[in-house]
Amino acid sequence: MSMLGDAAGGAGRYLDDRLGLAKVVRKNIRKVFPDHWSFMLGEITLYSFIILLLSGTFLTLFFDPSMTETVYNGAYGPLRGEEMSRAYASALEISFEVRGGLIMRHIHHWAALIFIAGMVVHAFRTFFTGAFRKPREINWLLGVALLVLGLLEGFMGYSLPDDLLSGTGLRIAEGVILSIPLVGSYILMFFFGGEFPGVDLIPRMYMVHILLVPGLILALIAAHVGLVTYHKHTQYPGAGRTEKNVVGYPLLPVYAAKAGGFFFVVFGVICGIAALVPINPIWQYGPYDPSEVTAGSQPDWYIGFLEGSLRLMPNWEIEFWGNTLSLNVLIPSLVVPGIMFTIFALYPFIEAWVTGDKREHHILDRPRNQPVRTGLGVMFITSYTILWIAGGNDIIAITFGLSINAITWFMRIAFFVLPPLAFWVTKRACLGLQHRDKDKVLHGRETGILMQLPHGEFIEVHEPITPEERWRLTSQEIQRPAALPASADGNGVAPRGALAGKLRSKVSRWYFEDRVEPATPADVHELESSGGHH
Ligand code: HEM
Ligand code: HEM
Repeated sequence: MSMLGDAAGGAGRYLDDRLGLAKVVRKNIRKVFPDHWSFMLGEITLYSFIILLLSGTFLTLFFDPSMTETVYNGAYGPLRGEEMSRAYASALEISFEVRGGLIMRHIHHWAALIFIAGMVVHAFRTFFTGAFRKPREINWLLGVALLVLGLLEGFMGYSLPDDLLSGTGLRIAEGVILSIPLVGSYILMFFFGGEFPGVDLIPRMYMVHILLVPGLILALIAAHVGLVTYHKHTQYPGAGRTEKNVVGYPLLPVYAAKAGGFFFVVFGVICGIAALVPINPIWQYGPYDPSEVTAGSQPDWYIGFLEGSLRLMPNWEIEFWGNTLSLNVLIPSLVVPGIMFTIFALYPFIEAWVTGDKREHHILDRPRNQPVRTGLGVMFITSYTILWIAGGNDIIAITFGLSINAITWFMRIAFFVLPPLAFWVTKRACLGLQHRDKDKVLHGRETGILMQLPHGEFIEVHEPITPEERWRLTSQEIQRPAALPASADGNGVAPRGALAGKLRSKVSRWYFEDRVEPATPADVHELESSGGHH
């Protein structure tokens, strides 16, 4: 044992003399991380990416990204004798002839779906808790870049096997590129190396899918998680937690063991799903042929909102100077998502401007204490969900025997009506929850036990809450609307930026006007000294 220890110590010294790692390791090994289930979402995303790297590397050993025509003569009987690309034939080989190939395709595809789902839910965790506030705005932007790259990477992966479904997706991508005014057709020629579909696109996308984008994602994840360590993780409000400390467990041994174990849990769950639930059975779709399309074809879930946006758009086209401006494609597939992503990316900066808050925040908000932010988040999710459901309007029409036109019109109206309604309902719900919190602090928890007093009156027994809970419920800071700037100085001249100041004060009033004043320690004290009665 001691020989082993000596050897380990010797190896450690050898490496330290050459790499100088001891200082870095010593500094970080005891770093404390707070604990909460919602912090596992970032981890799930990270681990599914590692699984994508591992399973993707396996697939590269057998996948042939070539558009060379071949006549299929493999193990899958129904397609024997069909003409197809080498890419499609090799994806069939992976599925039917390579040992463990099919489950690897399933693992890769399921990990991709979970990677993006994990990322989206994680992004909303950071949004609803205000984790994007100073100093983490840049990390939020790195996150948005990761999300965009993830969507692109998933779409390209889906397109690689050159089956009928992947070709249908590429056909839509072609339409989207062509709708870009003036330069669309040049960009298309540049990407596709000529007319659609051509023979260059799949090999080009392959290099981007296995090398360029994963490399970028890896680098961004390193920076993203590096920044989490540098800023230290945020924590939920609770007794003993302040803006200046972090309450939790040290990296070693607790977090290393937890995270390591959790990686295998995520890996195990993905393998379990991949073994039980088949996904993307490309042999059923057949090889891509530009003249065909399967009924009910659907993209992977994360592309569904773009599909829905396209399906909802009225058929508007403008002719000008002999050119056609395809607003019916340009608006739903580039303008609408462009606006949605820009607002999403810039939100931390917009909120900081509205609140005028320049302080650092390491304690998270409870979503109910920020009714407008929470409402805006739910509004965003509602718009996204409507587009997403609209992407399956044909499936809904067939399943429920409805008219596809009626569904489309319903969704068009819903896209404008439901999001503001969702905002309003969420804001009211948040204010209701704030009321309940205040009530809990002042009168304790309702027990549901009714008691009759000697003089006949019925009361409900309230149980006092613990001091820890009271701390949690009263520790949020109260934000007030920004004051209106002075409209003119002594000489009647409006100061610079007065208009922006006015706008800011208006928006900030809208942000913070409706609120429930939380119980103050003075209220609690008063209540205690009066024996619990008002
Ligand atoms: C490949 C994708 C991503 C990976 C692997 C990743 C990983 C992580 C991990 C492991 C953490 C620390 C644990 C946690 O709070 O969950 C974290 C924190 C964070 N992430 Fe991500 N993330 C990704 C994408 C995103 C996206 C899309 C956003 C937002 C648009 C985002 C914003 C943040 C922020 C603001 C924090 C700091 C949270 C805090 O300290 O409370 N991340 N990320
Ligand atoms: C964020 C990372 C990634 C995502 C979201 C992703 C997504 C996908 C998807 C959805 C497919 C279609 C799978 C199917 O046929 O059912 C695919 C195919 C493929 N991916 Fe990835 N992938 C990622 C990273 C990688 C990496 C790092 C590699 C290689 C090192 C790789 C190699 C491949 C190969 C060779 C195929 C074609 C094989 C096939 O379709 O059967 N991928 N990818």
